[in-house]
Amino acid sequence: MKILQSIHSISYFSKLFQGTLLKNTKRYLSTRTMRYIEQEEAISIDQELFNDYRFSVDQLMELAGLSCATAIAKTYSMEKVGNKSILVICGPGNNGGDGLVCARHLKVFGYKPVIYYPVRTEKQLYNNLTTQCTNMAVPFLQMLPELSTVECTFALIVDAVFGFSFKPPVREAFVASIDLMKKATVPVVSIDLPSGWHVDNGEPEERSGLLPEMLISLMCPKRGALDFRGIYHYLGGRFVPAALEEKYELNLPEYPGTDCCVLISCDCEDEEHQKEH
Ligand SMILES: NC(=O)C1=CN([C@@H]2O[C@H](COP(=O)(O)OP(=O)(O)OC[C@H]3O[C@@H](n4cnc5c(N)ncnc54)[C@H](O)[C@@H]3O)[C@@H](O)[C@H]2O)[C@H](O)CC1
Ligand SMILES: [K+]
Repeated sequence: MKILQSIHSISYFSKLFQGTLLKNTKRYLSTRTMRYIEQEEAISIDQELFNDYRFSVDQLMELAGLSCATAIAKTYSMEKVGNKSILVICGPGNNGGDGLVCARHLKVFGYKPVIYYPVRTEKQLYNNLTTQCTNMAVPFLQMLPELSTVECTFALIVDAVFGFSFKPPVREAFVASIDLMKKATVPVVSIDLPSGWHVDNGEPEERSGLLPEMLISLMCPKRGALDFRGIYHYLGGRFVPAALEEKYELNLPEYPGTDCCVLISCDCEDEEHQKEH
């Protein structure tokens, strides 16, 4: 009983101290205590960026998607990926939009992205992004590939299904995509949050959630990301104005030089990866 209680308090304190506590082999590469924000705060920062700062969605999405492609390229070199393709699964909202932008940049970097985008939202922004991908020879799959095809064709899956506006439970149209990512043995890279996780409470209770190897938090990590148990946790979306960072007490880590992403924790022995990024 006592052991159980101490396990509970360790986990309680590890959540309390967030990024500052050293857990297992995980190395927190930033000395600042970053804040993991709640869904409501994420939505409210987003609104300030659009309404007060007059950013357009296209602008922020471009920066977000570029930072995702960059973090992926830093972690999974062309050498590691070899001749295989990268499957990008896109959802109906802006998280899906980030996936489309990320796929386009991966193509520019020399990778072979392939997109599965089952539910398309009729908006000029998404139409433009899909046209750009089509014209840049990034193929769209009509059907979700079988697990066996995924295992032999793809080196990675990019999870761009849901981000900070997700409300459980997952609706029918996306169940198969999320199941595929759960079952696949190829690494999954989640954009902003693992899809299907509660934005504030993280991995579903029954621990049947998606377990990505890499997570790229955008703007700042969301509370649910405290449950992330994969290897690489990056921060991207370097567009938060200093005044907003201060107002929401985000305590973002320093980005190296002009980089658009930063590795905030790494649960690996790969000293070189940690030093380089
Ligand atoms: N300021 C920023 O950090 C920016 C982040 N970006 C990315 O945008 C997403 C948030 O985008 P949003 O469109 O608000 O929401 P989502 O993509 O998470 O999803 C909305 C979409 O999903 C549908 N939906 C919600 N719950 C369910 C469910 N249970 N089942 C099925 N479908 C569901 C909903 O109806 C909508 O259609 C953020 O995470 C970042 O990735 C921007 O790119 C730039 C600014
Ligand atoms: K996601």
